[in-house]
Formats: sequence, C-alpha cells, structure tokens
Amino acid sequence: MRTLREIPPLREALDEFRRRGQRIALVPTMGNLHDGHLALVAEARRRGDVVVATIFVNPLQFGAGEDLDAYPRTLAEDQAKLEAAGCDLLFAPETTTLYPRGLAAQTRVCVPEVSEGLCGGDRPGHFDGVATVVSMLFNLVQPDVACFGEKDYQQLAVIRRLVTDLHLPVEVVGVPIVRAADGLALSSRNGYLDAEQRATAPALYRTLCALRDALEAGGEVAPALDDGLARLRAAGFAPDYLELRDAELGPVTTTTRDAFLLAAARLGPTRLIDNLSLTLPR
Ligand SMILES: Nc1ncnc2c1ncn2[C@@H]1O[C@H](COP(=O)(O)OP(=O)(O)OP(=O)(O)O)[C@@H](O)[C@H]1O
Ligand SMILES: CC(C)(CO)[C@@H](O)C(=O)[O-]
Ligand code: BAL
Repeated sequence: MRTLREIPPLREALDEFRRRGQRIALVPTMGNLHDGHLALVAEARRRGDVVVATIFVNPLQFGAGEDLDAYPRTLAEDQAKLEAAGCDLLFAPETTTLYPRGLAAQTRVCVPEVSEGLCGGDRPGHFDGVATVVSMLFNLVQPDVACFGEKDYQQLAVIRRLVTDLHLPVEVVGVPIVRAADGLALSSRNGYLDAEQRATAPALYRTLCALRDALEAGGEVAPALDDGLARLRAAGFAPDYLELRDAELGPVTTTTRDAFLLAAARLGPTRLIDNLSLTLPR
C-alpha cells in the first residue's frame, strides 16, 4: 500500500487506476482505526477494484472547545491495519494541503435541513465542515463508490443529500455499526473513557435496545423516550439528545414504519453517539 501526502502524486496514482479501467472505492476516516473502519475497507473491497482510504483529522468540523488537539493520531499503526486489510492507497494530507489559505478563507458546503438538530444542533457548523471536506475528497479522488458507517447516521444522511443535490457521480454505501462484545459501538473516542466509564458505556446501547423493544411492542413514543433519558441519567450519562426519527431523519408520523432511535450522550468529557433501527407497529 502506498501512502501519499500531496495532491499531485495522488492524482497520478488515481489516473493510473482509471487508465486500467479499475473501479475506485473510497473510505474516508479520521484515523485511529478500529474494526469499524476495517469493516468499511472490507465493504469497499467488495464494491471496487481498488480501495483508497483517507486519514485526515479535519479541523473544519471541530467546534471551539472540542477535542481537535486531543484526537488520537496513530498513522504508523493505521498504515499497518490498512495494509493488512487490503487497502491499495492511503491519502493522508497535512491540514495546509487541503486548506492552503486557512480555515477562515475556505469555501464551504452547507447541507440544510438534514444537518439541523441531533448532532448538528449540539455541534453548530460541524456538518458544514464534514460536507466541505467530503466534497473536497470526492473531487480529489473522484471515486465510483464511497463507504461510510451507519454509526454516524446523520453524517451518512448529510452525505447522501450532498451527493443528490450536487449531482455527484458517487454511489454512497452505508455500512452497519460494528460493536464490541458488550454492545458498545466501536469509536475512536472510546479510547478517552477510563475503566469505570468504559464499564458504563454499553448502557447507551442497552437503553436503545430497551426502547426499541417497547416501541415495537406498541408503547407510546413520548413516555418511552422519557424513560430512556431517565435510564441514561441513572447509568451516569449526561444525554445530549434521544430521538425517534424516520429513516431520512424526518419526523415520525402515523404512517412511519421504518424508524431510527438516535442518541448522543456524554460520559465525563467524552461524547458517544449510537443509533438503532426499528419497525413501528401498524
Ligand atoms: N463502529 C463503527 N461501525 C461502522 N462504522 C464506523 C464505526 N465507527 C466509525 N465508523 C465509520 O468510520 C468512518 C470514519 O469515522 P471516524 O474516523 O470519525 O471514526 P470514529 O471511530 O467514528 O471516530 P469518532 O470517535 O471521532 O466518532 C465514518 O464513516 C464512521 O461512520
Ligand atoms: C467523514 C469524515 C472522514 C470527514 O472528515 C469524518 O467525519 C468521519 O471520520 O466520520
Ligand atoms: N465520526 C464523525 C467525526 C466527528 O465526530 O467529528
């Protein structure tokens, strides 16, 4: 696997793939790779002839006071994992390579509606930063297909809308959440948890499962969500949100069947997100 840090050699390598008629599958990440990321690489291998991964801790999607500086940067370990997973090319640019005029001067991409509320409500500007860098990566790599995790369900919805609205010729593939044996969704930020918080963390998934079971059995939505929030607080979380939405993140109506429970909750300074699909009864 080659690692490239600059744009001109990236373009050359991609041109060569295209000359050979190879289908390019992209896996964008912020690094510190775990089995969730490697599931994206495995899906990309199934969907493309060559897999291009990116590692870039994108400052444009971090708010003031968030963990941009603390975010784990583990390039050597990540390279070894990508190589073993069969990735063909890694693009790992410096911040100045993608944003040569600095963040304030950067042209931005904004995806309204689907970016609002949920994580977009708690992290103002976050999805503009994601949509901007993903647009940039799509322009640089021009992939045939790109894989994103369903753990970041709102992010996936934002990227799907971006691709639709801008008529980008990229197939966006969502990959199911990879979990630890105790149910906790794998996430680089799990590494921030101390032993006690790590033992508490699976309560987020357990709460979503209990809510799903209650709602699929015909329980009322508002009391079920109140109960879920109470469970999270009792476990030691400070919840940011716990919501039921339809699969496109619109409001649930009497005709909605396929729905999603989405949650973000803090354990100390660490913000965890998770979601679960469910089928509402008729
Ligand atoms: N447990 C997981 N299962 C499936 N996909 C995942 C999982 N964790 C992350 N991903 C996906 O990997 C891609 C890169 O995500 P990122 O590098 O931010 O990792 P992360 O572990 O989610 O980190 P963070 O803690 O910052 O949220 C995204 O598309 C994300 O949805
Ligand atoms: C899609 C992404 C790589 C854009 O920076 C990031 O938001 C992530 O890792 O999910
Ligand atoms: N996993 C999404 C990237 C972020 O939280 O900034």
